[in-house]
Amino acid sequence: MKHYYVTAAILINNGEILCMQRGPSKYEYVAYKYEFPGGKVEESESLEGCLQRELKEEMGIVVEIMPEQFFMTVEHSYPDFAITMHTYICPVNTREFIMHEHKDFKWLPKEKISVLDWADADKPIVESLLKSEVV
Ligand SMILES: Nc1nc2c([nH]c(=O)n2[C@H]2C[C@H](O)[C@@H](COP(=O)(O)OP(=O)(O)OP(=O)(O)O)O2)c(=O)[nH]1
Repeated sequence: MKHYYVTAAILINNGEILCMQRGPSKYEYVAYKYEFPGGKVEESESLEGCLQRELKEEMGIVVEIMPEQFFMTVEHSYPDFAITMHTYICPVNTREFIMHEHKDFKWLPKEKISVLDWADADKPIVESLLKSEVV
């Protein structure tokens, strides 16, 4: 089975978390699910470098991601592939971005994010955020 390494950012502004909705996919189990922006790590790039590149490509935002912002890693197997996803907490001082790849987005306080239809890999992250003091 294919295994991908993925990074994702938990963007926080004014106490609310950015939840992004994926578009259509050949894998129905991730299509239209909510996720955190990010993507697959390419060869010879750091995790933080990957996330900076993905945020720029997907949303047109330029942010610096530091190793200290690491939040948690999730391992998840979908029917056709598996991922190791590293997440980072990323406070931002604006809500402006361009939605290049996603279908929709919502800024929500952590108490409300669990009502969304999250990709399965994201469910442990959503749970940890609820218990965490970072937001
Ligand atoms: N970015 C991101 N991907 C996630 C999350 N949860 C989750 O299951 N995934 C899965 C969906 C995708 O199969 C994979 C990430 O790949 P992607 O399609 O976002 O990455 P990419 O931008 O590099 O895409 P591509 O070049 O393969 O088209 O991880 C999440 O919260 N954020």
